Amino acid sequence: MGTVAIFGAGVMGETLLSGLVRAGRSADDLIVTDRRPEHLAELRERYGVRTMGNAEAAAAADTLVLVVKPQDMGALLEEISDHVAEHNLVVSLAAGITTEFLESRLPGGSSVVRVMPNTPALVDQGMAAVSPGKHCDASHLAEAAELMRSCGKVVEVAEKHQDAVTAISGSGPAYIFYVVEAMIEAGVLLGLPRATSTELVVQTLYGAATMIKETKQHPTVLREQVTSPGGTTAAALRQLDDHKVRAAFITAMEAAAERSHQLASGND
Ligand SMILES: NC(=O)C1=CN([C@@H]2O[C@H](COP(=O)(O)OP(=O)(O)OC[C@H]3O[C@@H](n4cnc5c(N)ncnc54)[C@H](O)[C@@H]3O)[C@@H](O)[C@H]2O)C=CC1
Ligand SMILES: O=C(O)[C@@H]1CCC=N1
Repeated sequence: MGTVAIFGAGVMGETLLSGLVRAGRSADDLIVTDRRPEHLAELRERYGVRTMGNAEAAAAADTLVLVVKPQDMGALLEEISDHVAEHNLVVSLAAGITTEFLESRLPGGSSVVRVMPNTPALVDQGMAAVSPGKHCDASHLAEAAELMRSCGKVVEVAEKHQDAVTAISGSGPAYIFYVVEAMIEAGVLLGLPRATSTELVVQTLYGAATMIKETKQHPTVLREQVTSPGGTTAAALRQLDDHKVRAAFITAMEAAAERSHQLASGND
């Protein structure tokens, strides 16, 4: 994989950077760029990586990982395009940005992979989906997958599914945190100390996620096991159904996928 340059060290860029360092990649092989010089100074201090300007980083790297906001991607590509060579692999982690968008702004024949990661990569539990561009061969795709495997799981999907992936696993951690917040507040409302409520909710989430993963039972079966006839769970689930929470989740994810699709056309 040679030298990897990460362009844009915000939440997701730094998450990937920390994953690569934890996975044992030498800091000598890592370059980081960002618009905020003070943040680059922190990253040099924290990880021992090299930092430089975008054009210089593009010229020095073998693999270029683009982690700026979709709205900033056009400007970044303009800065680096002249420095991208045939042997380079360009990996984009940006929501909505298509391989076609990237290829049309990079030198002809550039190898591009589109990736949708998520923030649990920070604790090596990431979920990333990769899709090859039109000049990519199997080794390019394998290289992008290896990059993301340093901090979690990787699946390959057809690019037409990337808006759906973005809506489900890309944004997904936020929906779960939202549910967790609501459950903690409910515990507090019912009189539990906040710390106790938080511990109950977090362990319940962890336990439920582990059950889904390890028992391989359908979530419906697992939910039915909790729901005693005439009991407490049935009373709660009836409220969730009455408030159309399942439908709200579905329309929320439709909205996220639609937004991902809009970002492809550079909409702010
Ligand atoms: N935060 C998340 O959970 C996820 C984010 N993504 C994608 O990752 C990308 C970055 O998102 P975040 O990290 O959340 O945003 P962020 O705002 O935290 O980070 C973006 C970084 O890019 C830097 N930047 C902007 N223009 C630049 C340029 N021309 N050259 C170098 N650096 C530049 C900014 O200074 C900032 O540090 C987005 O495209 C987003 O769609 C994908 C999946 C999950
Ligand atoms: O909210 C966003 O646009 C980014 C992409 C997926 C998660 N965060």
